[in-house]
Amino acid sequence: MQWTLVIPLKPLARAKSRLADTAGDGLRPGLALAFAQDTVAAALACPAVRNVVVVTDDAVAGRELAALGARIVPDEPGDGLNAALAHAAALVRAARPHSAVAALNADLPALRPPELARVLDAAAGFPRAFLPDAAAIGTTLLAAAPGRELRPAFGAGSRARHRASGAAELALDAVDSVRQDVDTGEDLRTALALGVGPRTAAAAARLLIPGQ
Ligand SMILES: Nc1nc2c(ncn2[C@@H]2O[C@H](COP(=O)(O)OP(=O)(O)OP(=O)(O)O)[C@@H](O)[C@H]2O)c(=O)[nH]1
Ligand SMILES: C=C(OP(=O)(O)O)C(=O)O
Repeated sequence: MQWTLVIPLKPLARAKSRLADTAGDGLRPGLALAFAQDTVAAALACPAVRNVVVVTDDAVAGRELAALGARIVPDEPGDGLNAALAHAAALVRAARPHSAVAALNADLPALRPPELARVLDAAAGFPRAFLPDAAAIGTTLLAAAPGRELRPAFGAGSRARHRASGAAELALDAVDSVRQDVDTGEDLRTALALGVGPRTAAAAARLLIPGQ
């Protein structure tokens, strides 16, 4: 099965606010963009991925991510993350009704294409499925097989909501790169230890993180 991935991205100036201690206002937008670039590039390199749709109103990010091969759609209806994901999934299905669709966070700078392929292949066995984040509190990927609505419930504590919604929780070994979202400085250190993509490596080098 081949998937369309929907990747949401806030305007860069507001993104990654929990990294304020690690990256000041001058560096944080570039870091958020680097995470998204490495996430999108790895997703597009995954054989289980047909195409990537980025939902963003950020003009700079839209241009850079389109250059990597993503389709950019505006953040509509302007009612937050889950409404934007549901709207983008509906656009995908309007164009291709039998698409398998998955939402993926934009902050997975260590993402490895073979690990993403294993997650998507496992998700294909269920009507809806999700992968908990590394902290086991949130979600990094929510998948809907052809003919199933995505019904996203991302945000703080989304693992419990996705589980309660009936989505299957994927319990897979060795998919750390798909689970390692970066919200805090500690998350960034963990991602750097896993091995991040080239744009994040360059952006992180400007932060002078101890131990790098
Ligand atoms: N298009 C769109 N994406 C969003 C929106 N809110 C959050 N996101 C994206 O959804 C994912 C998870 O978002 P959050 O953890 O809430 O935000 P963040 O910018 O990653 O981090 P914080 O500012 O520290 O909360 C990230 O990829 C965000 O860029 C929204 O309203 N619209
Ligand atoms: C949006 C989510 O991520 P975060 O941990 O970045 O809030 C989530 O886990 O659903």
